[in-house]
Amino acid sequence: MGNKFIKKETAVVHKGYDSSQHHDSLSIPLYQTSTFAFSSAEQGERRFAGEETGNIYSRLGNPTVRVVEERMAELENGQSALAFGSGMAAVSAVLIHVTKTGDHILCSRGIYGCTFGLLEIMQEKYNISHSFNAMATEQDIEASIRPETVCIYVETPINPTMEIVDLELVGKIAQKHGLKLIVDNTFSSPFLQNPIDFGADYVLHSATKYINGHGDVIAGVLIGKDVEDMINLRMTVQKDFGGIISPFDAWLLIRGMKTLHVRMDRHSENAEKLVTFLKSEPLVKEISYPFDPSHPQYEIAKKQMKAGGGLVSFNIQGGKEVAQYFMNELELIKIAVSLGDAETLIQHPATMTHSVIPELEREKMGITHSLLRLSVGLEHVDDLMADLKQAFIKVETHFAKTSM
Ligand code: MET
Repeated sequence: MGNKFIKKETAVVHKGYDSSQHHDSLSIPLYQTSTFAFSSAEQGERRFAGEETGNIYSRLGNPTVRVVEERMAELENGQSALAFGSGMAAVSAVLIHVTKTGDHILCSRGIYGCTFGLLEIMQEKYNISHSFNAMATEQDIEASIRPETVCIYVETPINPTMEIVDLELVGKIAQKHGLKLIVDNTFSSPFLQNPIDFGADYVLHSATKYINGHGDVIAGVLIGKDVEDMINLRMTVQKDFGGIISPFDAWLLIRGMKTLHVRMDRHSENAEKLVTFLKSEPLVKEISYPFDPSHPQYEIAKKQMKAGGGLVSFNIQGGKEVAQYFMNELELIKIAVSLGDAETLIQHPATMTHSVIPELEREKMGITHSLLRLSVGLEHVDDLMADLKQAFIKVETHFAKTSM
């Protein structure tokens, strides 16, 4: 059956690797090398000239890295993928690739803090502007498209509010206006959502999160649907800006990815149970989880996602002081930015992941000081509930004394 697989669960374990070509090693070898020795000067010349395929130098490609790229392209229904040294390296590479001075980028109303920072740099240094749109209706989106708009950039679910962008709607509009659609699919992983199926031209991931899943790698992946375009990207922006992944980190990603589908099932299952628990908590105001019927875009989420994933956001009664007190009282759940790990993590976006965004902008995105983001891990859900419960009780007791 070679390397043709019907199911992605099989491809993520086997694709792009033939053990008979590697001394029968079951585990994919780590090519921890910066460069590759040519058999002759002429061979080196031919490889640089593109007349012969083969390895040259790890910034231009590496066999261990290539396995990650092949597997990610398959999982996202793309044609080609490039691995990077961080999610932000993938974001910056694709935005630099599709824009030039004077262009405009139309973004979803909420985006990750460092993506916001990158857009500010692009504006200041290269006169590449951006604006935000709630992406709710066709008229509203079309009203924000300018003559100089070249691409639509969205996250869905949006970090950290868990708002959903209707990919079918945005995909249709992008196509109608000849705009590239770029989707940050980090929160869903390719096992829950495939934006290329809805018309996206590029999908990217902070592979630091679910793709790796073990909290020990910083990495990014960009998937495209046009092979020639991706070769061009590899040989220009990726090669010359140089934001590549290390072979060792790629090797760790391969190891993590093998269980991605299994982990996503458990993350989603645990998150759904925690949402039910959080609803019964008097200190919790609003909960945002895509697969909960109370979510404003529940129907859209059901249309484009296979499950709700592991991220849950909620507002706690009171502001920053209560939110921080609550986090400090957690015993099992770690206070940390990042997500998608085996460990359950909590963070306060207004002062952490999204703190670089000016307060007014942040509030327009729905990121208030009472908002907490929970990345539900793989522990037994009863232990997670018990930890949250005891922290809520401590908040109640403490603030009852100081009349909350
Ligand atoms: C440097 S803040 C960190 C990162 C990560 N992208 C998150 O949303 O948690």
